[in-house]
Amino acid sequence: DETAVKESLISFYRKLSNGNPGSGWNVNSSPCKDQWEGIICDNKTHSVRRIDLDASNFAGKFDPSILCNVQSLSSSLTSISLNDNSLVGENLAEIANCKQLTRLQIGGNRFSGNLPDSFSRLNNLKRLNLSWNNFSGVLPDLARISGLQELLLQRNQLMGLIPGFDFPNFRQFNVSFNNFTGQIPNGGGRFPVSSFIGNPELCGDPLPTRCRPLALEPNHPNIKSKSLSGDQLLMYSGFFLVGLSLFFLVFFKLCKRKKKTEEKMDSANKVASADDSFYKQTSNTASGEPKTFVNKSDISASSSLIILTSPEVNGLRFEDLLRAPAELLGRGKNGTVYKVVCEQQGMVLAVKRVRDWVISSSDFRVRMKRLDQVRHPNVLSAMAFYYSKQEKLLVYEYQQNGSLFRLLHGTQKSRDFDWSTRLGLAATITNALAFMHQELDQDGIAHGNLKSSNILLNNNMEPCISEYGLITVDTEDKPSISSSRSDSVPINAFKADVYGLGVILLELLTGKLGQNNGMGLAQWVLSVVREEWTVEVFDKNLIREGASEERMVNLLQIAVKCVDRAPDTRPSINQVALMVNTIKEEEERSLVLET
Ligand SMILES: Nc1ncnc2c1ncn2[C@@H]1O[C@H](COP(=O)(O)OP(=O)(O)OP(=O)(O)O)[C@@H](O)[C@H]1O
Repeated sequence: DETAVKESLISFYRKLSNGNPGSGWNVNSSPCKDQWEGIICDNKTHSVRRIDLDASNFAGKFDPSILCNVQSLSSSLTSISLNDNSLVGENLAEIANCKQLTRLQIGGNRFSGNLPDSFSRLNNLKRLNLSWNNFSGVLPDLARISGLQELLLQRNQLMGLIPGFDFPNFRQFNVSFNNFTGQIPNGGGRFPVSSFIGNPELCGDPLPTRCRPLALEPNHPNIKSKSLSGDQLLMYSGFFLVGLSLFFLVFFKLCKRKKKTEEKMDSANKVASADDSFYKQTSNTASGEPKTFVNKSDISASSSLIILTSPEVNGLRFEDLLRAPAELLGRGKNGTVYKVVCEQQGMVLAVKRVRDWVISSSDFRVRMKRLDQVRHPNVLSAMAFYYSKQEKLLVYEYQQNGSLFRLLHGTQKSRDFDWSTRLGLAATITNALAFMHQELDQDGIAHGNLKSSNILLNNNMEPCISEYGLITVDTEDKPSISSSRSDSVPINAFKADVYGLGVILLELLTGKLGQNNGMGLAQWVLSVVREEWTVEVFDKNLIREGASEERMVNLLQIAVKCVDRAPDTRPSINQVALMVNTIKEEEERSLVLET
């Protein structure tokens, strides 16, 4: 039934494209042997495995019934990917007949309405991306799909409770900017706040909004009408009292902090240079308005574009953010970072103000949307973005444990920063970077400025790569900001990240500072290694600790390859990941043997 397969693929394509035939898609050729564009087949059986038609400018309809009701096609099809088109849906419920699907990706389209219950019958599904659409209503019971590893639902209008997913199984999870309500189920706390933000009625770990004890919410759907037992009443009143005292404690702390922040605000403003017209303090006006950091005219400028699907993030409006007291955290060559405390919403944010970024609003939007779609637990995603001609702001969750740079070179060096922690950190950063490179390779979006001050430590002291994709690299030693078009991105951008990673590895091994794009450190290490005094390069603390010299030398060799002057000679990030992970496994094996 190759004819049936061909016919259904062709009519599927016509529906997507509003009647245009796909290039090379015709009944006289074969989808597998003639390699129809967007079709990927099994090499041995010559059956269609994947349909990959992301960003193909489709503005028609996605009608899965055309594919899934043809048995010879649905029995082999494992992946449908139609991200970033302008599609609407038809007969979506029929998707359940494509039982072999492990991947369904239809993010960044114009789908709307309820998600059919039949989605929950896709038992083999591993990755589901429905983000950046207009889906509404409650979720089908997706928690029954036991193998699900990735669920991206952000930027829709979905509502109701989040089902009790098997979170430990998940690699990626994002439900931000919907209308979900109630408590985040157990285990959700392993994902960052940015995975849940933008659902004003959602509460619990990792969000700063605590959930009220159920007993205090008479209309909560989870409350059965039966009356509470004496024990339960005692327990809930206990919760209530603890909650109340916590509230007062936090309230008093916030009041104190506000005072401090205002003091810091003054000094921060002194540091800000004259060109810092955005976050500036205007004096008390005659009308008695409070001190603010920003001129009203800056916000209401008609060219402003605030990219938030919902106008509120946990009750925080962008205007509030811009007016909140800001403390200067640091000024790098690409811009300035402020810590902003939004007390009312209980949120602490880091706002990056990127300097001199020449990028059109549509390129900016496309780039940010793409970056938002690619999530990794060890990469910090921006929670919101702001674009105007003069200003580009990115809002991140503030990471109170600081950066790897501070951990390595700060005044309060941690005594626990031993070899196995450093090796674990190296592996986590490398794996996260490898994931991002793989996912964003087609888009040409590399990190662009990888260094230890852009590796932040989250609440669990796990490293998170921050500021991914804010700049691109023109030449080896001259990073600069440019547009998001993949055709203007030099291939070197990815190799420049490998160089940046190499310098981070050297910093971890030597404990020394990687200044001046790490050139000084790289040259010093190379000269010492050339003289065959290799052991001299390692951090004295590592030697004292008795860390395995063999494994340190192995990691050093990887780092040296990464900082090779010729970009083409540097290994790919996947090769680096393989090598670093091998060293880490050896270390783990040796620890097991020791105990
Ligand atoms: N989300 C965040 N939470 C906490 N600290 C942050 C956050 N983002 C940045 N920082 C810190 O703010 C400081 C300034 O950051 P910034 O990125 O401007 O400087 P940089 O990394 O030295 O230079 P560059 O502009 O080249 O990236 C750094 O110490 C950085 O670690």
